[in-house]
Amino acid sequence: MESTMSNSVSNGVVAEIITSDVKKKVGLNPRNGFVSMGGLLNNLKPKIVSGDFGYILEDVPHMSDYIHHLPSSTNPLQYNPAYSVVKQYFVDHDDSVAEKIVVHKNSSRGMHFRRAGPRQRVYFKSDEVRACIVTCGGLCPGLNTVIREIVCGLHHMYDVKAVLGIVGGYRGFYSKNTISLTPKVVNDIHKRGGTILGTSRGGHDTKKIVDNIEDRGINQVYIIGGDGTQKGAAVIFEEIRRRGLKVAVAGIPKTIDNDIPVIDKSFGFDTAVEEAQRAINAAHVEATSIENGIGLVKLMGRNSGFIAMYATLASRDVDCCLIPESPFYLEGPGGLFEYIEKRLKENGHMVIVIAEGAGQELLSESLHSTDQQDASGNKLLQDVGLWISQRIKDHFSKRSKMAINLKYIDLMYMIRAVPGNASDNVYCTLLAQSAVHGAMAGYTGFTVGPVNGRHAYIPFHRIIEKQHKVVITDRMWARLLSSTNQPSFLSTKDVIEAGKTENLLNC
Ligand SMILES: Nc1ncnc2c1ncn2[C@@H]1O[C@H](COP(=O)(O)OP(=O)(O)OP(=O)(O)O)[C@@H](O)[C@H]1O
Ligand SMILES: O=P(O)(O)OC[C@H]1O[C@](O)(CO)[C@@H](O)[C@@H]1O
Ligand SMILES: [Mg+2]
Repeated sequence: MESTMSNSVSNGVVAEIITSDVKKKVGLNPRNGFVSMGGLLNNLKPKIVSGDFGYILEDVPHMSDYIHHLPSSTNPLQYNPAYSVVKQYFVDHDDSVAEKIVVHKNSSRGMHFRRAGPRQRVYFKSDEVRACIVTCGGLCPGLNTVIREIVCGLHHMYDVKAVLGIVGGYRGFYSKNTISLTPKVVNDIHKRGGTILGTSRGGHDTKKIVDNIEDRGINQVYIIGGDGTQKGAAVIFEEIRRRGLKVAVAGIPKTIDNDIPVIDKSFGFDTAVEEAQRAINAAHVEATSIENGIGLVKLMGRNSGFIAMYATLASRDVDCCLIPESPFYLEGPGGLFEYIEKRLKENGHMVIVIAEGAGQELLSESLHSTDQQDASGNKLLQDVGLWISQRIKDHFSKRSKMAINLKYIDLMYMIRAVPGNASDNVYCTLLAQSAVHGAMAGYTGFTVGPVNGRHAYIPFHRIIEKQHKVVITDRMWARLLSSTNQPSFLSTKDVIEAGKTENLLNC
């Protein structure tokens, strides 16, 4: 077994010798050591530090990696009356968060990320900071809370006064005026849904964005958005590093679908699940009030069915949950129609929850398949809710003698336009503060997020290399199946395939 060596570790500067074994383990191209992102090789060379018993730290970049003799100063937080009393307020330079916490007696210590939080030394003077915040991609409950807490965190913890809001997503950097964000301006915004800055898809022009960052004298960039946004943030960071600018780039992961890997869950997800309960309840009331009533609720979830799965588990009124990860079929033994008939005969009603990305392969078979994309290149999905409603109605009117009453509730946008709930608001505060502490401490090219309950700084490439999906051979999906009693719709071949995917995801 080859070993790894870290030559020096000081102030986040790591010179590393990484063997091909470790390169493979951390997802690098074994020949050149570069990160492989979506088939593209880029120049992001991960900072790997190894320790005893198979300990690996996948560190995040620091501005001092490419700007030499970068001055630092004592963290002003230690003079802040609110924080100065906290014992061990500063995070130890060596603190890290384990990626996997279920281990065996003889297993190696495995992969770790740098623990988030305030550091003893900062690399920006308060009056030198000119920060900006941008929100990109779809809406998500809690966006305004993150904006609020970045502004207030910078202001109250680090006495930073200059914070700009970039309007309308990435393209706003070069096509719109900025707005000035102060604690007063953002005071109430967490009570509102959406984002006060506006958002957009597409329009990511790296050169124009970084030119604009330079022209405006911005030196901290806070980027809130999903997987696409974090890919955009990674290339902005690379360009900034290429130009040698003293600019920290921090990503805050946002996705209502909970499809971002590594982190425990994304903000807004809990609120969305809670919001879905009201619609599932309405569907249940409708279904139980009429003979052979079927309540069908469509929820968001383009490639990942977490919202549908958790909303189903939370509600207990759902008889069938259909998600993108679990293929299903309509006709014949073991199919959806047979199950609906059985359920209606048993209970006289049923509730179906469907994620927007479920059954897309069935839709393309029966409808004219379109390959349309949104401005960011995401595939535009056909409306599976309308389609399946019609198929169920057709089936029961033509082929079965059972008269059904189907009510379709399309909840898509209802669950994401609301403000964050209490727990999401607290979560958003931690994310925002972690991002602020990281940027002030000179870290850059990172995303913040909880890993096994502890907030960590995660290199961009780990967030964007794959999507987090429901694993249908996992215990959570089994819990769902046993709660709804729906058929798994899986053949042995499907189970083997799902197992292979899971192994790939875990390796
Ligand atoms: N590979 C990429 N490189 C650079 N920019 C990208 C990339 N992918 C997406 N972006 C940019 O990121 C922004 C948001 O992307 P997208 O619309 O896919 O939403 P998202 O961040 O994935 O959020 P969500 O999917 O949760 O709505 C867009 O402005 C888009 O141009
Ligand atoms: O906002 P748009 O462009 O309609 O996109 C909707 C998509 O955004 C998401 O909410 C992700 O942010 C998906 O669940 C959904 O498919
Ligand atoms: Mg996305």
